[in-house]
Amino acid sequence: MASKRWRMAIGSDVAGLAYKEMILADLQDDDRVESVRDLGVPASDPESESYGQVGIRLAELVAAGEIDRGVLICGTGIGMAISANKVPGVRATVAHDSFSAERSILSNNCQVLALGQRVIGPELARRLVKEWLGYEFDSSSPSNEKVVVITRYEERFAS
Ligand SMILES: O=C(CO)[C@H](O)COP(=O)(O)O
Repeated sequence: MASKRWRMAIGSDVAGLAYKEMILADLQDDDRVESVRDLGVPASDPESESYGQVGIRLAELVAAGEIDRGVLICGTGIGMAISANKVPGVRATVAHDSFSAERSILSNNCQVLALGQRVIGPELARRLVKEWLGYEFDSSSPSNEKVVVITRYEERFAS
């Protein structure tokens, strides 16, 4: 299990707002979390932004090294994952089962977990985030060279 304390952020669109509030509270209570930023959408104005705006904002914090990991929630998680993956250096995935959540770290070194509030129940969503925080990528593992293939490709387009 990981010993690191994570600097985190969480965000949602209107379709993921209820889970965002619930998981934010979990993260604030989790000893493994050093800090957690709420990137919206706000409950007071839930239609203010769509998933693309929130997902890209969170991913830019990851790319800038300001946070280690992020959780994004929309109806399916798909729009959030697509948005976050547009930011160079960021690896985001939807994972709605334990094994995929584990492998998203141990195989893929994903910094961002996307969940769908319209797809899975609240207790599974909470459990997946808790489990996901317990894994840490091993850069000496055989998976590293596979992730590096993606990083090298991205670097060809870096300005
Ligand atoms: O799930 C979503 C995007 O992947 C979003 O919460 C809803 O999108 P919509 O179906 O286009 O409203």
